Amino acid sequence: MRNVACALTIAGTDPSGGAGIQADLKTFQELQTYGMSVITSVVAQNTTGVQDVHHIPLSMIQKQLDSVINDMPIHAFKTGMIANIDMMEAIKAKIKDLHIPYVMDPVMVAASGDPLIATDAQKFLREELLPLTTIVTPNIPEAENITGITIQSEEAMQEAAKLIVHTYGAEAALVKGGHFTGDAIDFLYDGEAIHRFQAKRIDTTNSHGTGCTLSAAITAYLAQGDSLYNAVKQAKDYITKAIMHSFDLGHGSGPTNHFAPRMEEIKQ
Ligand SMILES: Nc1ncnc2c1ncn2[C@@H]1O[C@H](COP(=O)(O)OP(=O)(O)OP(=O)(O)O)[C@@H](O)[C@H]1O
Ligand SMILES: Cc1ncc(CO)c(N)n1
Repeated sequence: MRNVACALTIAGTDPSGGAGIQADLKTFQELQTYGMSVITSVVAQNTTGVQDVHHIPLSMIQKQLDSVINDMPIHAFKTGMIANIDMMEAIKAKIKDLHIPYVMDPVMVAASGDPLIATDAQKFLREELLPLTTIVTPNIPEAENITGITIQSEEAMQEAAKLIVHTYGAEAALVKGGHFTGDAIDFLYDGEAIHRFQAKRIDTTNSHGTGCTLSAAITAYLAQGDSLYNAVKQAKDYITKAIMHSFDLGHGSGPTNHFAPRMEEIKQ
């Protein structure tokens, strides 16, 4: 029996603590999962946008991966920002034989609109990394980018989720409706059925790192041995509460609140 669930995130950083590696580790910790991280890029960013990016040398990304993989148990992992094809190739080589749940947040553009990965890397991500994933969690623009279809309805979200599974070989796709108006509706397609997750839209501009947090929560639940459906269901609940109780910090889109689910439990 596992004495602790262990999860790894491979992603970029956010010194303001709302997105990237920092959001992932906070989420793992909050969900009682032992968190580990491999940093791909150090990003100077905050709630207002991205100020600069420094890519970690390839050999150092490879060594970080070796350090973790050769020593630690990993029950599930996620990838976030992987800035270019060279990094993607190196990461692919290290993860392809892990045979544990792989959650991909196909990060392309920050919530502020700043690009986080090279344009030619999008093709590599689609064709080489997507087939390895247990679940990929695109927002609407990312789902449009991957599938080439325009998404303006719930039907189109479902069609995109199916295309991502059947055309690109992801095991499952969660197309997130955070960028729509109305309720926050996400669709999961697991190769067999479409599942709909609906939450009331919270009236807030504090959306910095919501995608990172949701995918990290899915990873934590999968590391704990939950089924894919249960992992997504609980992660949706987690992100909804974290947005509901988000912090008005910084001068732009504030961060979500990782203590919120626990605070609610305590109050009940
Ligand atoms: N205002 C909101 N109220 C409730 N839920 C929301 C809201 N905004 C986003 N969500 C939910 O948050 C999760 C993340 O979705 P979103 O589309 O914001 O991801 P993203 O764009 O990848 O995030 P990021 O800002 O990190 O790039 C989804 O479950 C989505 O439905
Ligand atoms: C490092 C990083 N990954 C992902 C996002 C998307 O929210 C971000 N802003 N920064």
